[in-house]
Amino acid sequence: MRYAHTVEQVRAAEGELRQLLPEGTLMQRAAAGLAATCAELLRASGRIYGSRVVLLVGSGDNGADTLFAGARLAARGARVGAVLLDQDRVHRAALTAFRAAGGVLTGDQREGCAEIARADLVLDGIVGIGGRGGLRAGALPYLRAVERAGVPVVAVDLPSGVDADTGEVAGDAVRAAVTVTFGTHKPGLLVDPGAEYAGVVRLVPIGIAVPSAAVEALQHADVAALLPRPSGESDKYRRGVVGIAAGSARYPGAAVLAVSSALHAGAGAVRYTGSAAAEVVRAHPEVLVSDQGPAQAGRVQAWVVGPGLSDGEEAQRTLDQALDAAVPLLLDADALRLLARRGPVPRPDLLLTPHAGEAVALLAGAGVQATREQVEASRLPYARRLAELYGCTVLLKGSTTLVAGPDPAVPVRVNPTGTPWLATAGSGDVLSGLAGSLLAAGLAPLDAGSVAAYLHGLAGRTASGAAEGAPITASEVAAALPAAWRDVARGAETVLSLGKQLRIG
Ligand SMILES: NC(=O)C1=CN([C@@H]2O[C@H](COP(=O)(O)OP(=O)(O)OC[C@H]3O[C@@H](n4cnc5c(N)ncnc54)[C@H](O)[C@@H]3O)[C@@H](O)[C@H]2O)[C@@H](O)CC1
Ligand SMILES: [K+]
Repeated sequence: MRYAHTVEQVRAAEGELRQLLPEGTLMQRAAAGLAATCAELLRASGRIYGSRVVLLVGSGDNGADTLFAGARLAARGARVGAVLLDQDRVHRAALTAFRAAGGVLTGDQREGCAEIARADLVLDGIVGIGGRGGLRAGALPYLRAVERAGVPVVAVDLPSGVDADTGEVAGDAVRAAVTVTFGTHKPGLLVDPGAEYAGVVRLVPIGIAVPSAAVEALQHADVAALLPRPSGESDKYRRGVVGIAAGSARYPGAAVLAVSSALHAGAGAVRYTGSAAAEVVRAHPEVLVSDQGPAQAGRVQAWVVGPGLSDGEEAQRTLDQALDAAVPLLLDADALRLLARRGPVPRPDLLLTPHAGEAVALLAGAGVQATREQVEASRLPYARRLAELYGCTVLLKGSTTLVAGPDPAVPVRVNPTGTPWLATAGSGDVLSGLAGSLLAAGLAPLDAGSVAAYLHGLAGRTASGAAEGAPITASEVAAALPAAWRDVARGAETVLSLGKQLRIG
């Protein structure tokens, strides 16, 4: 598991440890890890000796880490220049160490920008977890110089301008190739839009012990441990039967896609009810179909309701019947809009899978007004809010998928797999069939949602192919699920970092 903690948690843990260690120990650990990653990057593109590095140094300890790391690089022969963003407020000991190692201060702004244009690497030590609000004006000319020159940036602890706790970005922020973060991940490094700015994230342990995380990301081994596996005595009921109420005359394909992925996701059987029965059986003869609605469809261990369902009276009846059934229930697409009209129903075994637009409707259903843009910009707070308002688990789809449970003490799961190519018609139908199947197999809503998102992202990447990938269809994603499952079950040692593989040096 990859854990992320809030600024408050980090500060509390650091405070305790600091009392037990000689002054400056934590900062030296941070600087050593930071310098090691920078050295690796410089070596990978040439050599450290003679390479040009520019430090952007803010007034706090984030700037101090950066100066100490710069001193270490200068001691190895790099030509390191530092831009002091606040001449009057700089960590004195760090500056002394930097100069003693051969580091130089760049002159005025023009000279600083000229240095950046020649640099092999820039370190962003403007602000770390002490940053408040957007970046201040003084830093902007240097950011523009970095962008113009296309120099890779290593962000120190987190990209300046990204809110550490939420991933929100107010105005400008540094775009890093690599972020070297200290002690633990910060939520803003794992959740978009912040995650987009962080690049590849590398954690440097500095010895702090942090309590229960605010955010966590499953890794291969966690998912492997959660995957349902049939035993010698398994039959289809013990493995779980998932019921799917989806599709309509207008959208029969949504039913076929949800059923298709459910069949590949661990349940022993799939029952389908709805008006697309003929299409479903044609595509998947193993499915048990009816058109009588959930109440008459036979025994299931979980229901999935919504993909392509439409929102008429028939759809409303379908939702009512599924809500009356005493089994875990996943609501997606049209079922979410129907639920929004009715407002929260207290069901802890409910899993809602909205995208930002559907989240807006659900929020409105609970009396909270928000726009799609606001939800996209503040994904973490809104996912938590929705889970709290509806008293159930919410999987918020999007650039980083989040799964939040109703208990605020339980960490929100952020999905580390995926590819932008998954933003394609029918992709959500595949995700809901997959998560419903895992619910039927006995996984709790938080596990079912996060394992489904993980496999869905992995299957998307498998279907899309290596490197930057290529366009994919939702059917191809469903077809790639067994490969993703095998990859996870094999326990392949893949270090995942938000859709990218960590490949430094
Ligand atoms: N707390 C600790 O024990 C450790 C902290 N470390 C480093 O210390 C950092 C936190 O240091 P600080 O608490 O000094 O805080 P920061 O260095 O993150 O930022 C605070 C300083 O930046 C200024 N500032 C705030 N918002 C700004 C903005 N939007 N634009 C420009 N300047 C802004 C403030 O006036 C203040 O001087 C961590 O991110 C990490 O890099 C590491 O050395 C490891 C140990
Ligand atoms: K920073």
